[in-house]
Amino acid sequence: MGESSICQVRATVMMYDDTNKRWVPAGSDSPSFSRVQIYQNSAANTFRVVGRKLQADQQVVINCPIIKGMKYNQATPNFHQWRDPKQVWGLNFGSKEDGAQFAKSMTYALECL
Ligand SMILES: CC(=O)N[C@@H](Cc1ccccc1Cl)C(=O)N1CC[C@@H]2C=C[C@H]3CC[C@@H](C(=O)N4CC[C@@H]5C=C[C@H]6CC[C@@H](C(=O)O)N6C(=O)[C@H]54)N3C(=O)[C@H]21
Repeated sequence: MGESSICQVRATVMMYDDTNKRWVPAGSDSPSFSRVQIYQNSAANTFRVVGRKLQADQQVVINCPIIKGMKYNQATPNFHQWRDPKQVWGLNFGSKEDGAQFAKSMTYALECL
């Protein structure tokens, strides 16, 4: 049994550049929307966040495991963020509804781990 997607939203994926103290779009320099999904591998009880640019190239801009005990911060209804060992990720959602849906699935994943 492979992985299945438990949610799919539209968001601009960002990373915090600690050196220059600013948010930068993940992938290329143009902030643009990606399709962001949470995949669940039931057999292994693991989850990850995968985001691909909506543009033709479908560049993968985030492929980040969801770590047990991770703190998920809903800074605003449209902007949520979390830390992984190396960096801070931010999702700027296309709508508050997308934000709410993603937060619901992320919370579910964190409860399963
Ligand atoms: C203890 C801890 O790690 N704390 C973290 C948060 C956290 C807490 C608990 C668990 C995990 C995490 Cl991650 C932390 O404080 N960090 C993480 C890095 C982030 C950087 C900058 C400052 C600037 C102010 C704030 C910010 O980012 N904020 C405000 C809403 C605002 C909304 C949209 C995004 C969109 C791009 C940028 C913008 O508007 O141009 N932007 C914003 O400007 C967005 N902040 C933060 O938020 C900072």
